[in-house]
Amino acid sequence: MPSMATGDRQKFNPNNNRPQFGPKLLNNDQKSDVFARRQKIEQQRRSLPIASVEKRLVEEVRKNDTLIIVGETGSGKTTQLPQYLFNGGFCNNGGTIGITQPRRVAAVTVAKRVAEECNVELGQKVGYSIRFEDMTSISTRIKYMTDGLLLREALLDPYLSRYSVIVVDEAHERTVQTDVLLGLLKDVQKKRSQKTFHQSNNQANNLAAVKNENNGEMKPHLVKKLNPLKLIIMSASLDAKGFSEYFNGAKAVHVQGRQFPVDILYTAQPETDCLDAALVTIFQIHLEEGPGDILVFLSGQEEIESIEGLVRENLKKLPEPNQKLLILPLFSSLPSEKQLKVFTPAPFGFRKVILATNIAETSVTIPGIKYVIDPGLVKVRSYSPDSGIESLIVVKTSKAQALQRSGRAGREGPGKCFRLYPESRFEGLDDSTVPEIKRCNLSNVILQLSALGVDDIIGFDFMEKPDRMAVIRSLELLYLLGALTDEKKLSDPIGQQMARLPLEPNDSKALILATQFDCLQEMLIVVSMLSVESIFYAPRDKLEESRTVIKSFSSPDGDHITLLNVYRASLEFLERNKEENGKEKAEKNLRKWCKDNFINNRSLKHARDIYNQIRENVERMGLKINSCGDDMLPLRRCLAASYFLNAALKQPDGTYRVLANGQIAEIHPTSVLRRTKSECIVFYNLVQTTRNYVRNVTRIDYLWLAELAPQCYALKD
Ligand SMILES: Nc1ncnc2c1ncn2[C@@H]1O[C@H](COP(=O)(O)OP(=O)(O)OP(=O)(O)O)[C@@H](O)[C@H]1O
Repeated sequence: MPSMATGDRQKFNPNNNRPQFGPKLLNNDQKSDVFARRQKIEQQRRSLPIASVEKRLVEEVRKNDTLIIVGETGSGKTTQLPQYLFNGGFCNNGGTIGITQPRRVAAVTVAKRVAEECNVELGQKVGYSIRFEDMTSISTRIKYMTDGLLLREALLDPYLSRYSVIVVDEAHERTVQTDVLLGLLKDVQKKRSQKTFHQSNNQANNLAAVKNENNGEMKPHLVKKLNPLKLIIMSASLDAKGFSEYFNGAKAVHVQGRQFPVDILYTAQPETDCLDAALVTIFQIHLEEGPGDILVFLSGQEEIESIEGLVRENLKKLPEPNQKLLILPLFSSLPSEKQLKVFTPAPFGFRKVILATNIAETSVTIPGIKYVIDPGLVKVRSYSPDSGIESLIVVKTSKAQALQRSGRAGREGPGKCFRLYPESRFEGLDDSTVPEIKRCNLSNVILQLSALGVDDIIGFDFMEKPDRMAVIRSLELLYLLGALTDEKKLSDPIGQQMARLPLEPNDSKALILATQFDCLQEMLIVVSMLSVESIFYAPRDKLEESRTVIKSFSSPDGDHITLLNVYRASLEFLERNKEENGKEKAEKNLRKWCKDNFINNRSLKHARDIYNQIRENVERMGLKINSCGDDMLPLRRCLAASYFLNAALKQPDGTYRVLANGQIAEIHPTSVLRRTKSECIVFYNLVQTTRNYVRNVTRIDYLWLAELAPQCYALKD
C-alpha cells in the first residue's frame, strides 16, 4: 500500500488564506460563557497530575540534554509540558518547541486544545503542521506535527535549527518514522553540540527540491545562535530502560498519578466472534449504563463499516426513546473534516458511539468518552524478506496498547473499559509492540534515509537494527527500480524524484515511467485508487445483484483498468451533474450513484483527494501529464515496466508462480481476472490468508518483461 498521508488535501497557508478578523464584540451572555470556559480550563489544568511537578520537569530539561518522561495516560504530558517549557524560557532565543505525534489527527486536535488553553488563535503562538496542511506562522513557538513531517523538515534543514526542544511523543508506538527520527535526532544533537556544519550534495539537492515543493516559500525563523538541541522522549507506556540505553544513559523521570480512575472489565470466557461481542457490548452499555459516549476499537475500515451497519439495523428495533445513538466512524482514510466530527459533542440527549481504528489509541482526548470497548485486536503490517510478501494481518494488541486504549476513558471523569477477552489473556500479552521497522518492507525507509544523505543503512544508528536480509532485499528492489546507483546512492533524477513522492517506491516508479508511456493521467488515477481500501462493497444480502452491477465496470484486461473505469465513470457523472444541478447537489447525487453501483463513496472520495495531491506533486516535479485515452496498451505496458517484480506465470493447475521468488499464489476471488486464461500477469499485492492470493491483477504479455525490465529478466532464445 502506498504510504499516503491522509485527510484534508487542501494546501493551507494561514498567512495568505486565513480571513482577517477584527476584534469580536461579545454580548454580556457570551462574555460570561467565555469567562466560565476559561475558568474551567484553568481549573482542569491545575488539577492534572503533571501540574504538581512543573518546576521539577523544567529544571530536569534544563539540566539534561535528553530526558525520558513516563506518565499515566491523561496526566497532562502532551498538552502541558510544551507550555511549561515555553514559560520556562526555552523559546527565549526565538527557538520553537516541536512535538511529534505518530498520527495527524492527534497533532491537529492537541494543537487546537493547547491554543485554547493558551487563549491564542491557532496558528499563532501554538500551531500544527501535517503533510499538506500547515497551520503555523513565524510567531509559532509550540508546534505539533507528525514525525514524518519533521523528517521532511530535516531534508530542508539538517540541523533542525528552528527548534530549541523536540519532544517525541508516544515513542512507545515505535512506528518506522519514529525509529528513523530517533536515529536522526541523536545525530542532530551531536552535530549541534559540535557546531560544525557539513552539507552533502544530496542535502543541497533535497533542499532545492523541498523549497520547490513548498512553492519556493521558506518560512523565516529567528534562531540567533544554535544552542544544543534538547530532546524529550515521552509516553505513558514505554520501556524507559531501553530508551535510556539508546540515548547513552539519558535520565528517565516518572510522573505519578492519574486524573480519574478507569474500571477495567474482562469477559469470563474468550469470545469467538469479536464483532458480535462488540455489538452486544455497545447495546449493553447504551441500555444499562449511565450517560457518556462510547469508543470502540476495531481493526480496519471494513470491520467499522460492517459494525456500523449492524448497529443501525439493531437500533431500529429499539423503542423510540432508546434510538438516540449517534454512530461515527474514525479511520485514517476518512477525510479530515469527517474525522474531526467525532470531537464535537453529541446533540442533547444523544450518545455518541465512535467506531475507530487504532488512530484513536494514543494522545487524543475525545470529549464525552466514558466507555471504551477493546476487543484486543489490531491490524499491523507484516513482511517476510524471504518471500517478499508484505501483508496486513490482525494480531493481538500488546499490554502497552491495551493500556493506551483504556486511557481514552477517564479523561474528563471516571471511566470504564470493557476488554472483550479474559483477564488471563491480558497477562499473557507482550509488554510492547514489535517495532514496525522489524516487520515491514524497508525500501521506503531506505529511500528516505538516502535522501537525508545516509548511504550506509546497515551502519545507521537505529534503536533496534532492522533485519539484515530485509535491508538487502529492499536495496535490491531499489536498485532494480533504478532508484539507487551501484554505490548505493540516490540516482539522479529517478531516485531523487522517487524520494519526493509520498508513495511506495513501485508506485512512484510507475508514475515517473508513465509520462514516457504517454499515460500519466491514467496511472495517477490507478495509483490513487490502489491507495484506498475497498472501492467495491458487496452486502451479504445483495451479493448477486452487486456482482452484476460491478461487472459493468470490469475490463477483460484486469483490475487496474476496472478501477480506472470506475473513476472515470464517477467523474463523468459528477461533472455532468455539476453542470445541471450545481456542486452540492451533484455530490449528493454521486453518493446515490455510488450506492446504486455498490461503490464505497468514502473510498472513492478519498481516492479523488489523493489524486489531486499526487497530481500537484508530479506537476511540481515537471512531469508531463499526458493521456493514452481509450487505448489501454500503454498503461498495461507501463504496469509491466514498473511492477515487473510482481509478475507471475500461469501453472498447469491454474495457480500462478511469482517469477521473482517462486511463490505460488491464486488470483483473489474479488479480481475480475479470477477466471482468466491469461498466461502472464502483474499484480499489486500478495496477501496471505489461508492461502496466498494476488490482488489487483493485470494481464500482460510475457515478452514485455524482457523488453521492459531487462535488468531482471533475460530471454533465453
Ligand atoms: N480536547 C480536549 N478537550 C477536553 N479536555 C482535554 C482535551 N485535551 C486534553 N484534555 C484534558 O487534558 C488532560 C491531559 O491530556 P494530555 O493529552 O496532555 O495527557 P497525556 O498525559 O499526554 O495523555 P496520553 O498519554 O494519553 O497522550 C486530559 O486527560 C483531559 O482531561
